[in-house]
Amino acid sequence: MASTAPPLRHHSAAAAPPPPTITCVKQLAESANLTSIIPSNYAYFTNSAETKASEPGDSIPIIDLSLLTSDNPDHKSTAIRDLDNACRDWGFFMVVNHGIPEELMSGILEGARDFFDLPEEEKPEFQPKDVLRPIRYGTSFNTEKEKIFCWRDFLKVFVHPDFNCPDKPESLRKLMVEYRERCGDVVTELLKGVSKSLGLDEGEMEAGLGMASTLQIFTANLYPRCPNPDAAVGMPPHSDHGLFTLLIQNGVGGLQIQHNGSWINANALPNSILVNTGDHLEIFSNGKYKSVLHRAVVNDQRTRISVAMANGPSRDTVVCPAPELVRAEGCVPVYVPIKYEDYLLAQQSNQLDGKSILKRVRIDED
Ligand SMILES: O=C(O)CCC(=O)C(=O)O
Ligand SMILES: [Fe+2]
Repeated sequence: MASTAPPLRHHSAAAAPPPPTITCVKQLAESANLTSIIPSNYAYFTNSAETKASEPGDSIPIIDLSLLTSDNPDHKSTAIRDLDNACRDWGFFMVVNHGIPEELMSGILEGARDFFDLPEEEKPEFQPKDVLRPIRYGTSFNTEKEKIFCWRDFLKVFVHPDFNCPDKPESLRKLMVEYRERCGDVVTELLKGVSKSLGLDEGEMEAGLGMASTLQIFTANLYPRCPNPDAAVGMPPHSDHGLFTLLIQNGVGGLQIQHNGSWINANALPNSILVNTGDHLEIFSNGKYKSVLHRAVVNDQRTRISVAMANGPSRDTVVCPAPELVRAEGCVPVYVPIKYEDYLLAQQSNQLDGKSILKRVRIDED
């Protein structure tokens, strides 16, 4: 029998074999020879029970933005109280009556799909290394650091204070300009509400965190159908770096949040925006509003697309627990000051690992 094994080579000290080329998971998922035994470097869960989460019933908090912006003081104070509870007890809520047109949200999701459907040569260069590039197309989260990859491709674009956008698909630019602005408006209102609920002046966060130059990062996530969804993960448990992340999806669920130690399916109300609190809200509020741990699971039925708009302070703002808050509550700051850009770099250059980056700036209270 003829041997198909490659000839043995004499190993000199010089050349290690090149690492296997990393392709996007879309190509992997579409390849004809993919079976339900997915490559071992995508096997994240060892037990199918680990992907399970409970249904939340209707208990996920809902914030009605039209009440938060209302001229009626009773409506407004009810909405601020709801926001306070949602940030304190969940770190997660759905926003309704947010004023972002439904066609704009569906246009953005279609634009994201059109981007991923482009031939590879028309997409920006596949980019694992430079994690703060303003336009970055890649797979997993950080393949430079990970042993097990996520079943996810992504397009990450810095859209504010400087607006960037991939050249193709051409329809995306106009949609992204408008969507980033509308998301910014929602975040402005949420920050006013949170400033009040923390006992600060309404404009305190906006001014103190340099929101005129807020860093907004648009991330489109593609989670192709996966033949073994109980083994792969879309995104492992993590918290987001910014203040608030606004998330929309193409009608296919997959986001799970951790609440009181259990995983809960974050089923979205039609036309709502899912919002999670990020690490910089936790730092600024001195731990009163904890960033929420969340993850994305995958399925074998439908491709999922989500678009997450991360909204942070300006890049050069040094964020620390709000001094007035610390003073008013008679407590000590439990996070060291850190420049937002430095935090972002640390988070993006590592693998996603729960709240490990936040732990580095937390001062242990004992
Ligand atoms: O796709 C999702 O549901 C979650 C995405 C996410 O957590 C992120 O982009 O940070
Ligand atoms: Fe996230």
